[in-house]
Formats: sequence, structure tokens, C-alpha cells
Amino acid sequence: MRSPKDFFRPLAVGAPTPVHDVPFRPSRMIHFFDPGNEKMAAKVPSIAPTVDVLLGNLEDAVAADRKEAARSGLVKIAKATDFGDTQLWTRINSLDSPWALDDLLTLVTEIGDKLDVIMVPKVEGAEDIHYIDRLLAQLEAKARIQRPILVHAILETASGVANVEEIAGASPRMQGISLGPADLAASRRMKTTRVGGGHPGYLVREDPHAQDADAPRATFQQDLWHYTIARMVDACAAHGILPYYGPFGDIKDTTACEDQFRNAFLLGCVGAWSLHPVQIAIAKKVFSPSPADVAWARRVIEAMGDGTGAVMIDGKMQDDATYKQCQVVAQLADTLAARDPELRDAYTAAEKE
Ligand SMILES: CC(C)(COP(=O)(O)OP(=O)(O)OC[C@H]1O[C@@H](n2cnc3c(N)ncnc32)[C@H](O)[C@@H]1OP(=O)(O)O)[C@@H](O)C(=O)NCCC(=O)NCCSC(=O)C[C@](C)(O)C(=O)O
Ligand SMILES: [Mg+2]
Repeated sequence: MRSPKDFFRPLAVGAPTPVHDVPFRPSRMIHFFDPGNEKMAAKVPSIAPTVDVLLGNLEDAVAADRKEAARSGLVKIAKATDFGDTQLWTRINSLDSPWALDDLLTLVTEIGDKLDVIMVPKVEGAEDIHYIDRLLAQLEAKARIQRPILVHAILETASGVANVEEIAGASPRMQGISLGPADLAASRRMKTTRVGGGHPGYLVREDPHAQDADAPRATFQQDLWHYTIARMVDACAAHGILPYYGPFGDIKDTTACEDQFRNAFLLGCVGAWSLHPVQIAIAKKVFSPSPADVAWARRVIEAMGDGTGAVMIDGKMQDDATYKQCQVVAQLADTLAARDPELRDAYTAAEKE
């Protein structure tokens, strides 16, 4: 365990100084593409301005014989594209795979100055982050990178969930954590074969009716992911990093995708992954607070003055705690409005109503 005094020291001579605070840049959707897939890669320049984060995926969903094509494709795209304000991330292969080391060696030395975040799959505990942390410092020094590359862990093993707090706090590079519901389901031996979302068998049933024991009883589908998302959100918030819902695999079911994303948003997540272009607009809608909610939050903040005491607004009690809740919404709105002029205009119009 490093001494707290050493926590923010670079882990290699010549590596950039670690950040003290994770930059909160809009990341409502992390858009996945396969850099070795020519059709997808061709769409990158037009998709880039429409998303907050573009992620070149090298891990699962890229076939074993396409791994090198994906890696070199990402280098080519990163060098050739001006991403503007859009962040560029990558998901490397897992640390026990034959590709992870070359992924890091190639990407950091070739395009390290363009990469904001490296997503690491199947993180089991703090030791995985410590390994990446030191290696990245060595590679940053070698490539003379000026700002540290941040690290994002996927929560997709039972060990990872058991160790999520220590993962979140393992390094000042930790930017955030995403839920990986497919690998996590397999690791836990859950009996769902879906990528995220609910399951009709996971439910509660209302009690038998007093007058007619044979009458049909309503059932209510429950959220398989509630516990894990809530636990991940707490670990992230406690360590000042950002939680994300991951992928929703039923691309055609845009309604259920929106519901899953919204559950995560309401519980504290800042974004989700888009696997297909149709999911970009869903994430944008869900992870941007509504103009009505923002107008309400600003009203409460204004009425609360210095943020102490208690007042009534429209029959609802407001105090120091609701002031803080409203600040969460208003500050998120400010950050998103600075990037998204349409949203800024919608927030301004709602405040005037
Ligand atoms: C689902 C698939 C196969 C459907 O692909 P498709 O070609 O059948 O779909 P389509 O509707 O016919 O596509 C329409 C057009 O959009 C393009 N397109 C389609 N997708 C994208 C995209 N993402 N970015 C940019 N362009 C895209 C596609 O190439 C096509 O172009 P065209 O009109 O020129 O023919 C395809 O969308 C895809 O491969 N998406 C990415 C999948 C992926 O990255 N999976 C891994 C993340 S989830 C995961 O790993 C789990 C986790 C966390 O680890 C764990 O829970 O354990
Ligand atoms: Mg996975």
C-alpha cells in the first residue's frame, strides 16, 4: 500500500504528474466502434461531433484474428481525425490475454497524446489497476506524454464487485467504472443470457385476493442490476470518480434501452455505452436532465439564498439538503449546456416559462 504522501507522485521518472481531481467532461454516451471494421471506421468522422466519447474497442466483439487490424486501425484513425471536443477512449484487451501488452505499448507510444481514457476490462481488484498504473507511467515517460492518461475499469466479475471500493480508489488515474452486465452475469452464474435489462422471470407477485384465491395476481418485473449499479455508484462517489451504466444489447428494443439508461441516470450514473448509432440519441436524452427539472432546480437554488434554512415552494419543503440535490442537477446542466447549444437554449427557454 502506497503512503498517502506518495499517492500523487508520478510512478516513473519523466511521467506526467497525476491529476488530483477527475475532470468532469460530458460523457453521456461512450460510443463503441470496431476500428478494424472499415464500414464502422468510415463513419467515425461524422459520428464524432454527435457523441461525447468515441471508444475504439479492441476487446470482446472483435474476433481473435482481427485484433491486430483493430489496434492498427485505431492508430490510423486517431492520427487522421480531429476529434474536436469529443473525447477519444479505447478498450484494451483483458490483462490475461495475449494482446493487452501490445495494445498498451502501441497505443500509448503512437497515439498517447490523443487518448483521454483507457478502459480496462475484467478488473478483479486493485492489483490490476496498480499494474496498469505503473506501466502507463513508464510508457508516458517514454513517449513524452504531457498529461496523464486516465483509466476506466469495467465491473464485470464477481471479484470485481466484491472489491469495487478498492478498485475505485486504487490510483489517481481512476476516471470511472462501467457495469459490464454480460460478463458479470456469466461470472456470477446468473441465468440470464441478455446483455443488460430486466428478465421476465425476476419478479414479485401480489398476494392472493382475499375474496377470490384463484383470481389472477399481478406480477411486477424487478431490476436485476439495481444492487450492482447502486454499489458501483457508492464506490465511485466515495472516491470522486464517475459511474456509468454499460451496454444494452437488445438494439431493436429502444424503449427498454431508454428505461435501463434512465434507471442508471436516476441512481447516479453519468452516462452509458452506445453500441449502435440508434442508441446515441437515447443516451443523450436520458443523461441530460430535462429542462423542467433544471428550471425547478434553479428556482430552488435562487429561493434558498445562501443554501441554509427552510422554505416552501409549491407546497414542497426545501432545505440545505434539497439545495444540494438541486445543485447536482443545475451543475450538470451547466456542464452539458457548455457543450450542447441546443440543450442550452432548451434550459434557457424553460427557465423563462
Ligand atoms: C450490434 C452490431 C453487430 C449491429 O451491426 P449491424 O451492421 O448488424 O447493424 P445495422 O443496423 O445493419 O447497421 C447500420 C449501419 O450502421 C453501422 N454501425 C453499426 N454499429 C455501429 C457503430 N457502433 N458505430 C458506427 N457505425 C455502426 C453499420 O456498419 C451499418 O453501416 P452501413 O449503413 O454503412 O452498412 C454492431 O452495431 C456492433 O458491432 N456494435 C458494437 C458492438 C460492440 O462493441 N460490442 C462490445 C461492447 S458490449 C460488451 O463488450 C459487453 C460487456 C460490457 O463487456 C459485458 O457486459 O461483459
Ligand atoms: Mg465483457
